[in-house]
Amino acid sequence: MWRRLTRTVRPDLAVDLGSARCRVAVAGDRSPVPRLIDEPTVVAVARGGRRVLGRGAAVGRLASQTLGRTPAGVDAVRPIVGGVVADFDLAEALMAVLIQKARRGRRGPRSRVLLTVAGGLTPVERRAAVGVLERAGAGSVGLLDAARAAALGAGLPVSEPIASLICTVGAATCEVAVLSLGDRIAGRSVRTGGDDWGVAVREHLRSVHGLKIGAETAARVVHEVGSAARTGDEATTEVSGLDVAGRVPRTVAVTAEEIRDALADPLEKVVTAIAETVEDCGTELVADLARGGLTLCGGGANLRGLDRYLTDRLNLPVRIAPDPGSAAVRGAIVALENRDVWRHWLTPAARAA
Ligand SMILES: Nc1ncnc2c1ncn2[C@@H]1O[C@H](COP(=O)(O)OP(=O)(O)OP(=O)(O)O)[C@@H](O)[C@H]1O
Repeated sequence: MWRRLTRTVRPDLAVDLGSARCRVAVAGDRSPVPRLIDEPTVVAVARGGRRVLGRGAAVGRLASQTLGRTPAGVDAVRPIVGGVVADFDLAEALMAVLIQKARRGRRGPRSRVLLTVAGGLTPVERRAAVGVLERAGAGSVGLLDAARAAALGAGLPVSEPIASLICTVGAATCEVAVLSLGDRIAGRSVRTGGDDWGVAVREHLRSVHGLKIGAETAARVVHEVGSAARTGDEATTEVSGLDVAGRVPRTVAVTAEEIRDALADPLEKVVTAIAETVEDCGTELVADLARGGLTLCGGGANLRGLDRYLTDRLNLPVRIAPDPGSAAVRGAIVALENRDVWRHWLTPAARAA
């Protein structure tokens, strides 16, 4: 009774502060799936200034409507770049709104927060992310490795004496881990993901079609016709941009096949990270991995044909976790709600510095 009351007044929160999307989930919500706030990591500010529009409310989904075609007087800013806090104040403004949304506007004691973090972040980068949450209204902040969180969220049998292989592909970070008996046996953290796919598409359009396009348009092309392996749906899409030579607007048609070729180089980094992680495991564990295969998480797992491509390249069965983008934050909720079981995976923020 007392515990339930505390949870209502001061719900524990899980946070995934990503470059593309920010996710906040609420622990102990009594619903079968945790309540989830999932919004773009974008803040709209007055052009040339630091004032967040809408009296501080123009963040996330609201702010993303201005991305790529910002009306006069508005700048849409991404406060997390490459998986790292790039603008401390604007990241704080965004998180303050999302934390309040998750708490349904309740005032009162601050929530404890469990933050998922990429393995490759430096102590200074971790400290910055924790600082953002503290200034945005979090109480104590704990940290959980993103790959472990995703494995819990994907429901992998990480406590059992078999090896589980997980890979999360986000916008800027790719995390790979082999977990067994509640421990991390091997892993890699590489700075690559959907952002690199957008860069590859922009370079392709510039060099092959002589067309300059923006980051938002490139991301749209990846979502609409991007693929890692041939799928049944070989669509074509029209892309508008600026003609490099004539400096006039121009529209070209691009095919799924040429975009697939453009994505080959950045995808190679994902393959290498997984292959090196598997190589680090002993032969007994590799036998487990061959049977259990690879589980893919992160928004990048939605790239068409990525499961088939990785199966072909790594000779492993590959499955995509349900709702792959939110696997890490859902896993952090599992860890929060079973703190006694997962205590050894949680790091107090003070120790992370
Ligand atoms: N259908 C799709 N096809 C290709 N890419 C996709 C698709 N859906 C989402 N993505 C990509 O997934 C990425 C977002 O994934 P996710 O939300 O896991 O990232 P993030 O947590 O913000 O990033 P990070 O943790 O790396 O900073 C974006 O780069 C987005 O373009």
